[in-house]
Amino acid sequence: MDQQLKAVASEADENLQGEQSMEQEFHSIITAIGEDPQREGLVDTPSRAAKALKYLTRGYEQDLDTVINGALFSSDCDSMVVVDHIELYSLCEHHMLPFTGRCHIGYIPNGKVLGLSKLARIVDMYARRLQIQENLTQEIANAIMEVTGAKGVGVVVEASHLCMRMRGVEKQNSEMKTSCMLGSFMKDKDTRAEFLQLIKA
Ligand SMILES: Nc1nc2c(ncn2[C@@H]2O[C@H](COP(=O)(O)OP(=O)(O)OP(=O)(O)O)[C@@H](O)[C@H]2O)c(=O)[nH]1
Ligand SMILES: [Zn+2]
Repeated sequence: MDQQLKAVASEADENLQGEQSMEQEFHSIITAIGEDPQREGLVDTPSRAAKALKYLTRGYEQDLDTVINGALFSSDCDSMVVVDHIELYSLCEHHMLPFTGRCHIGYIPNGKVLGLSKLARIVDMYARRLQIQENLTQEIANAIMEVTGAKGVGVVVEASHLCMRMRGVEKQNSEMKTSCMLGSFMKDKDTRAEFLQLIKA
Protein backbone atom coordinates (compact mmCIF):
# COMPACT_ATOMS: atom_id res chain seq x y z
CA MET A 1 0.00 0.00 0.00
CA ASP A 2 1.50 3.39 -0.88
CA GLN A 3 1.84 6.14 1.72
CA GLN A 4 -1.24 8.10 0.57
CA LEU A 5 -3.51 5.05 0.75
CA LYS A 6 -2.13 4.20 4.19
CA ALA A 7 -2.90 7.74 5.41
CA VAL A 8 -6.49 7.55 4.08
CA ALA A 9 -7.01 4.10 5.69
CA SER A 10 -5.64 5.25 9.04
CA GLU A 11 -7.86 8.38 8.96
CA ALA A 12 -10.93 6.22 8.21
CA ASP A 13 -9.93 3.94 11.10
CA GLU A 14 -9.59 6.90 13.49
CA ASN A 15 -13.00 8.24 12.37
CA LEU A 16 -14.62 4.85 13.00
CA GLN A 17 -13.03 4.60 16.45
CA GLY A 18 -14.12 8.16 17.26
CA GLU A 19 -17.70 7.40 16.22
CA GLN A 20 -17.76 4.16 18.23
CA SER A 21 -16.51 5.86 21.39
CA MET A 22 -19.10 8.63 20.87
CA GLU A 23 -21.78 5.95 20.60
CA GLN A 24 -20.73 4.54 23.98
CA GLU A 25 -20.86 8.01 25.50
CA PHE A 26 -24.38 8.59 24.17
CA HIS A 27 -25.38 5.20 25.60
CA SER A 28 -24.17 6.41 29.03
CA ILE A 29 -25.96 9.75 28.63
CA ILE A 30 -29.24 7.98 27.88
CA THR A 31 -28.80 5.92 31.06
CA ALA A 32 -27.80 9.01 33.07
CA ILE A 33 -31.01 10.84 32.18
CA GLY A 34 -33.00 7.89 33.52
CA GLU A 35 -33.95 6.24 30.23
CA ASP A 36 -33.49 2.65 29.15
CA PRO A 37 -31.04 2.45 26.21
CA GLN A 38 -32.46 -1.02 25.37
CA ARG A 39 -35.98 0.34 24.85
CA GLU A 40 -37.05 -0.30 21.25
CA GLY A 41 -37.11 3.34 20.18
CA LEU A 42 -33.70 4.03 21.71
CA VAL A 43 -31.69 0.99 20.58
CA ASP A 44 -30.18 2.77 17.56
CA THR A 45 -30.17 6.23 19.13
CA PRO A 46 -26.52 6.26 20.32
CA SER A 47 -25.38 5.44 16.79
CA ARG A 48 -27.73 8.02 15.21
CA ALA A 49 -26.74 10.68 17.74
CA ALA A 50 -23.02 10.02 17.16
CA LYS A 51 -23.49 10.36 13.39
CA ALA A 52 -25.53 13.54 13.86
CA LEU A 53 -22.96 15.15 16.16
CA LYS A 54 -20.16 14.23 13.79
CA TYR A 55 -22.14 15.91 10.99
CA LEU A 56 -22.92 19.00 13.07
CA THR A 57 -19.21 19.45 13.82
CA ARG A 58 -17.83 18.47 10.41
CA GLY A 59 -16.13 21.87 10.10
CA TYR A 60 -13.22 20.46 12.13
CA GLU A 61 -12.40 18.18 9.21
CA GLN A 62 -12.26 21.01 6.69
CA ASP A 63 -9.66 23.61 5.88
CA LEU A 64 -9.74 26.78 3.79
CA ASP A 65 -7.69 25.40 0.88
CA THR A 66 -10.00 22.43 0.33
CA VAL A 67 -13.12 24.52 0.78
CA ILE A 68 -12.02 27.17 -1.74
CA ASN A 69 -10.83 24.50 -4.21
CA GLY A 70 -9.00 27.11 -6.29
CA ALA A 71 -12.17 29.09 -7.09
CA LEU A 72 -10.46 32.46 -6.96
CA PHE A 73 -10.79 34.41 -10.20
CA SER A 74 -8.95 37.46 -11.58
CA SER A 75 -11.23 40.48 -11.88
CA ASP A 76 -10.99 44.27 -12.28
CA CYS A 77 -14.11 44.70 -10.17
CA ASP A 78 -13.44 47.19 -7.42
CA SER A 79 -17.03 47.71 -6.28
CA MET A 80 -18.59 46.14 -3.25
CA VAL A 81 -19.73 42.52 -3.59
CA VAL A 82 -22.46 41.52 -1.15
CA VAL A 83 -23.94 38.08 -0.45
CA ASP A 84 -26.57 38.18 2.24
CA HIS A 85 -28.90 35.87 4.14
CA ILE A 86 -26.56 32.88 4.14
CA GLU A 87 -28.29 30.65 6.68
CA LEU A 88 -26.11 29.19 9.38
CA TYR A 89 -26.41 26.40 11.95
CA SER A 90 -23.88 26.24 14.74
CA LEU A 91 -23.47 24.85 18.26
CA CYS A 92 -22.68 27.16 21.16
CA GLU A 93 -19.50 26.08 22.87
CA HIS A 94 -20.92 26.61 26.36
CA HIS A 95 -23.95 24.33 26.18
CA MET A 96 -23.52 22.51 22.86
CA LEU A 97 -27.01 23.69 21.93
CA PRO A 98 -27.77 25.07 18.48
CA PHE A 99 -27.73 28.69 17.47
CA THR A 100 -29.15 29.46 14.06
CA GLY A 101 -29.46 32.54 11.92
CA ARG A 102 -28.09 34.42 8.96
CA CYS A 103 -24.74 35.69 7.85
CA HIS A 104 -24.28 38.71 5.56
CA ILE A 105 -20.97 39.23 3.80
CA GLY A 106 -19.53 42.11 1.81
CA TYR A 107 -16.08 42.67 0.38
CA ILE A 108 -14.28 45.00 -2.03
CA PRO A 109 -12.05 42.91 -4.31
CA ASN A 110 -8.42 43.72 -4.91
CA GLY A 111 -7.79 41.91 -8.21
CA LYS A 112 -9.43 38.60 -7.21
CA VAL A 113 -13.05 37.54 -6.68
CA LEU A 114 -14.11 34.41 -4.85
CA GLY A 115 -16.47 31.80 -6.32
CA LEU A 116 -19.93 32.77 -5.07
CA SER A 117 -20.72 29.49 -3.30
CA LYS A 118 -17.37 29.58 -1.51
CA LEU A 119 -18.52 32.42 0.74
CA ALA A 120 -21.32 30.17 2.01
CA ARG A 121 -18.88 27.25 2.31
CA ILE A 122 -16.56 29.38 4.46
CA VAL A 123 -19.54 30.26 6.71
CA ASP A 124 -20.38 26.54 7.04
CA MET A 125 -16.82 25.48 7.75
CA TYR A 126 -16.59 27.76 10.80
CA ALA A 127 -20.23 27.39 11.87
CA ARG A 128 -20.01 23.59 11.99
CA ARG A 129 -17.74 23.71 15.03
CA LEU A 130 -18.29 24.57 18.71
CA GLN A 131 -18.49 28.34 18.62
CA ILE A 132 -19.41 31.61 20.21
CA GLN A 133 -21.02 33.99 17.76
CA GLU A 134 -18.40 36.71 18.17
CA ASN A 135 -15.53 34.37 17.23
CA LEU A 136 -17.49 32.83 14.38
CA THR A 137 -18.08 36.29 12.88
CA GLN A 138 -14.42 37.22 13.15
CA GLU A 139 -13.17 33.89 11.76
CA ILE A 140 -15.38 34.25 8.66
CA ALA A 141 -14.15 37.81 8.03
CA ASN A 142 -10.48 36.92 8.57
CA ALA A 143 -10.75 33.94 6.22
CA ILE A 144 -12.25 36.03 3.40
CA MET A 145 -9.55 38.65 3.86
CA GLU A 146 -6.81 36.00 3.91
CA VAL A 147 -8.05 34.21 0.79
CA THR A 148 -8.93 37.22 -1.39
CA GLY A 149 -6.56 39.93 -0.11
CA ALA A 150 -9.61 42.23 -0.41
CA LYS A 151 -9.50 45.99 0.16
CA GLY A 152 -12.09 45.49 2.86
CA VAL A 153 -14.41 42.87 4.33
CA GLY A 154 -17.60 43.20 6.37
CA VAL A 155 -19.46 40.36 8.08
CA VAL A 156 -22.69 40.60 10.07
CA VAL A 157 -24.24 37.60 11.84
CA GLU A 158 -27.75 37.61 13.32
CA ALA A 159 -28.62 34.51 15.33
CA SER A 160 -30.95 33.08 17.90
CA HIS A 161 -29.48 30.84 20.62
CA LEU A 162 -31.46 27.84 21.90
CA CYS A 163 -29.49 27.97 25.17
CA MET A 164 -31.30 31.26 25.82
CA ARG A 165 -34.69 30.05 24.59
CA MET A 166 -35.15 26.41 25.67
CA ARG A 167 -33.39 26.77 29.01
CA GLY A 168 -31.71 29.34 31.25
CA VAL A 169 -33.17 32.80 30.90
CA GLU A 170 -35.83 31.55 28.41
CA LYS A 171 -36.12 34.65 26.19
CA GLN A 172 -37.77 33.71 22.91
CA ASN A 173 -37.44 36.78 20.74
CA SER A 174 -34.02 38.24 21.27
CA GLU A 175 -31.40 37.84 18.57
CA MET A 176 -27.69 38.45 18.87
CA LYS A 177 -26.12 40.64 16.18
CA THR A 178 -22.37 40.63 15.72
CA SER A 179 -20.19 42.31 13.14
CA CYS A 180 -16.59 42.34 12.04
CA MET A 181 -15.31 45.10 9.73
CA LEU A 182 -11.83 44.86 8.23
CA GLY A 183 -9.77 47.18 6.00
CA SER A 184 -11.85 49.85 4.23
CA PHE A 185 -15.02 48.61 5.99
CA MET A 186 -13.40 49.57 9.28
CA LYS A 187 -11.66 52.77 8.17
CA ASP A 188 -14.27 54.30 5.86
CA LYS A 189 -17.69 55.05 7.30
CA ASP A 190 -19.27 55.50 3.83
CA THR A 191 -18.17 51.97 2.83
CA ARG A 192 -19.55 50.59 6.07
CA ALA A 193 -22.81 52.52 5.60
CA GLU A 194 -23.18 51.23 2.02
CA PHE A 195 -22.73 47.65 3.25
CA LEU A 196 -25.21 48.04 6.09
CA GLN A 197 -27.70 49.68 3.71
CA LEU A 198 -27.35 46.82 1.20
CA ILE A 199 -27.91 44.10 3.80
CA LYS A 200 -30.48 46.12 5.80
CA ALA A 201 -29.50 44.14 8.93
N1 LIG B 1 -20.97 36.15 24.27
C1 LIG B 1 -21.58 34.98 24.00
N2 LIG B 1 -22.15 34.31 25.00
C2 LIG B 1 -22.77 33.15 24.69
C3 LIG B 1 -22.87 32.65 23.40
N3 LIG B 1 -23.59 31.50 23.43
C4 LIG B 1 -23.92 31.31 24.73
N4 LIG B 1 -23.43 32.32 25.50
C5 LIG B 1 -23.53 32.61 26.94
O1 LIG B 1 -22.56 31.91 27.69
C6 LIG B 1 -22.87 32.18 29.04
C7 LIG B 1 -22.44 31.02 29.93
O2 LIG B 1 -22.68 31.47 31.26
P1 LIG B 1 -22.57 30.55 32.59
O3 LIG B 1 -23.10 31.33 33.74
O4 LIG B 1 -21.20 29.99 32.66
O5 LIG B 1 -23.53 29.33 32.22
P2 LIG B 1 -25.08 29.13 32.61
O6 LIG B 1 -25.23 29.00 34.09
O7 LIG B 1 -25.55 27.97 31.80
O8 LIG B 1 -25.72 30.51 32.10
P3 LIG B 1 -27.23 30.88 31.76
O9 LIG B 1 -27.39 30.67 30.28
O10 LIG B 1 -27.33 32.33 32.13
O11 LIG B 1 -28.13 29.98 32.55
C8 LIG B 1 -24.36 32.48 29.08
O12 LIG B 1 -24.50 33.84 29.41
C9 LIG B 1 -24.81 32.24 27.62
O13 LIG B 1 -25.89 33.07 27.23
C10 LIG B 1 -22.24 33.39 22.37
O14 LIG B 1 -22.24 33.02 21.18
N5 LIG B 1 -21.62 34.55 22.72
ZN1 LIG C 1 -25.21 28.19 24.94
